[in-house]
Amino acid sequence: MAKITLDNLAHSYLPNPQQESDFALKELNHDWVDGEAYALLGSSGCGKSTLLNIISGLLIPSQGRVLFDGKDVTTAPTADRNIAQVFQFPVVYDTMSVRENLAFPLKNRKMDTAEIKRRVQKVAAMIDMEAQLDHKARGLTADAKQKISLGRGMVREDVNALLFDEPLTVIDPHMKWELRTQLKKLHHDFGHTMIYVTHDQTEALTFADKVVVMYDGRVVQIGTPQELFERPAHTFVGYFIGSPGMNLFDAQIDGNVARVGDATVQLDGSYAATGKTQLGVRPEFIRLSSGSDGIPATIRRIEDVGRHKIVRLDVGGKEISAVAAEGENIAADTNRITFAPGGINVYADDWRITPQGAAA
Ligand SMILES: Nc1ncnc2c1ncn2[C@@H]1O[C@H](COP(=O)(O)OP(=O)(O)OP(=O)(O)O)[C@@H](O)[C@H]1O
Repeated sequence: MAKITLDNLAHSYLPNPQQESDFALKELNHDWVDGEAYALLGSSGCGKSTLLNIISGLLIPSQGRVLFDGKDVTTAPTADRNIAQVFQFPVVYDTMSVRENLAFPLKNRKMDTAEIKRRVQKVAAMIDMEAQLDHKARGLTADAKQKISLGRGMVREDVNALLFDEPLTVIDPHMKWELRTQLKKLHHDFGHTMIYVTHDQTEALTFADKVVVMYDGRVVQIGTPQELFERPAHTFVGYFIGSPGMNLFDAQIDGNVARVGDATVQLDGSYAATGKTQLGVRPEFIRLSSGSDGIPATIRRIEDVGRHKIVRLDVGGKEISAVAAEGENIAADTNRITFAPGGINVYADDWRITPQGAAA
């Protein structure tokens, strides 16, 4: 296992990048702590695979260095990095049996036969393929083949890091949940440094200790699922994490007061905000009211999603979402919304800012 350091890292696919927008991966400094499980989360094209390929050695960055436990591996080939990788689509040897496929990375390293047997058996149980160990991979479903790929990724215990690039895309939904649980258990048992690329927030939030959110080639926040929920550092994080995502209200900020349209909102401190200023409030912190306090709002529709209701409202021509408890009575004369204490984040040009004198 290793600590992985990204030092001044950036990458452009262009031969002569001139400006920031030419970079698929914008400058990044980060330590992936030894033994932590990370999810790399973001929408399609935000640079996740570029970053993962730089860490694995499939791509040499146009700027900066990659260090494994302090050793510079920036230009080292993948084979010299001692990592295990699992890709979106299965990589298996069709003519080999499931057992031989799983044993392959261990045989390559000339491991003792009894130890190979033990590990193959253990991984086969994890991926629920003990009964098929002696079947040829050829003829198995894509789903089963991907489970073999995952098993091969997990079979070695001495790797510097385990890298997963959207590994559950071809797996059926029930098995997805099962495998994610197994991966988490594997991490718990062996303490590998794991980086798991996904565009699915559920996958990221259930798997990882820390989620690294990328947007437009930039890492916009690294945090625990709770931090991403409570204090999104960037409006994209607020929008991307949560279902529905965080609401944004254009606001004029003057010290500890925000004006949203004609309404006044009291803030938890005094903010020095410039540029495009907005309040971010998650649907869970929006309260419906029918009094004269708050921001004028009209209910458009109510969606019952089982455990709770999602109320869609019109606020100044924009759709806003609120979450109401399953049994909550939603008054027909609802004409305002207010914000629950502690539920407001303040943004200037899309980045979260803190009150003057407060810790971030
Ligand atoms: N080989 C390449 N040559 C040129 N541009 C590329 C290359 N690979 C990726 N890009 C561009 O770099 C940007 C980041 O792509 P990347 O594949 O890293 O994103 P991603 O977040 O992994 O997306 P996805 O989830 O769709 O795989 C995109 O704009 C993409 O078009």
